[in-house]
Amino acid sequence: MSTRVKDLTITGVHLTPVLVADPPLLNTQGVHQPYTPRLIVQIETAGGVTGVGETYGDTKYLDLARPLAAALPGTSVSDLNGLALRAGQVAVAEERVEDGVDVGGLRGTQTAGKLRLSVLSGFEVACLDALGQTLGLPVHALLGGQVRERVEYSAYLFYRWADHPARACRPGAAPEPAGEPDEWQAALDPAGIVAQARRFVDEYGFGSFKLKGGVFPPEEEIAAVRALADAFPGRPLRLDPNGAWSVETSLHVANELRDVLEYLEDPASGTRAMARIAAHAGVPLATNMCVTTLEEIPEAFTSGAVQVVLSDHHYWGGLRATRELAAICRTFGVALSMHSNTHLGISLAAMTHVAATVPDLDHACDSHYPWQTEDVLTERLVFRDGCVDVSDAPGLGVQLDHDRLAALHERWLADDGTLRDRDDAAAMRVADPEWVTPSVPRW
Ligand SMILES: O=C([O-])[C@@H](O)[C@@H](O)[C@H](O)[C@@H](O)C(=O)[O-]
Ligand SMILES: [Mg+2]
Repeated sequence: MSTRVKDLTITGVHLTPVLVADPPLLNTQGVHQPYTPRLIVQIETAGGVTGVGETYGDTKYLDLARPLAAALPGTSVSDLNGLALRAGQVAVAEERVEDGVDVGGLRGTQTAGKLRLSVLSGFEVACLDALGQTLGLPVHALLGGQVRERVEYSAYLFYRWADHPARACRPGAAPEPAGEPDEWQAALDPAGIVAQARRFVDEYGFGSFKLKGGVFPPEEEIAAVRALADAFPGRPLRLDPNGAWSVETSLHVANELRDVLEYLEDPASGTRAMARIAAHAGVPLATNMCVTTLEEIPEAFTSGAVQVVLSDHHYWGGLRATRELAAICRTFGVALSMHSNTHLGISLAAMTHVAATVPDLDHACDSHYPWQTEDVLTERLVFRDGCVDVSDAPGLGVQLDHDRLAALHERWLADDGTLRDRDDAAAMRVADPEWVTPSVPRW
């Protein structure tokens, strides 16, 4: 290999925001929009390779990604520590850091640090992909090597409508069907959830189930989990209302479902409430809401608020940071699993590489990927027996489909701004004009 081919110097960074079809999945804040924003990052090197990464694509992330992209030419894709320092220096406008729950990610209060880490994650993955392609090594090898050949995922069940509510494209115009139709039915009761789970098993082979809760009164969601337990005896089950319940309600649900739950995920909002629940629940508590940064760890771990942390490289600043999180969890005897938000195949590949390197990833990971009918890859990643095989191809082992990427970018360009920032409450108002984001505890 000539020196030039091995040249790791970054010569260009391309940011492509896209809008990706998303089904009408319900959560406690509202419903998914017909299209959701993602950002595709491409990093080119002087050696002629292009690495790809993916992260959140809302405006607040784009605002940070652009200056970071501009700062990288001339640096090396191997300088990941320098990349993190540069990302940490990007200015965040004050209005971007509201003192509220991050609607797009349900990850607790939004901070400048969280925004920067999410942007960093997409760039770090792109650098690792480029580095791996240059060296002829898979990303898992750059992280120290795989300890498993496949990574297990769980079926991520959602209450959902069959279709997005029709929208009026212009004021006064007749409402038109919104979004891309998919082949899933509505699921709004225990029978619908069991049917959805059965299809996930038949098509993907998943062995465990997570139900996104906080949508209906707790008794209905208890009934849905009971129905899953009856239909799939002995399979691990999880319920996640995204912090919608009070301590009392959470303890009631834990009491009702203790015998069938693998863990209860973010039953209530805030570390203190979680600690009060954990003390009496008799079932492990998991979180992707009260432990999402290093600063949140000491209180949560020392108060026993969580027994399982749901890692997410988009939250923690990339794949290497995910491994650091794993080491901290190991130190405190806290288990690790993996959270997911709406994402495409680049992120699923990244999740699979890092998950392959963490020895004590004790639970099947979450992934929204089966809900995404669109992707920017030439070949979709495949679940077999609920698992994704760990790729040994150089880098992430994925190929961008440039035509698909251009088409999804065109959709983003054509949008008037309505859908460029994920807003589940606004999407819900299309069906229910009176809807406001419920305050917590909701029940
Ligand atoms: O996509 C959703 O509606 C989820 O509720 C997502 O936003 C959460 O971040 C996530 O899946 C979770 O586990 O909390
Ligand atoms: Mg969650």
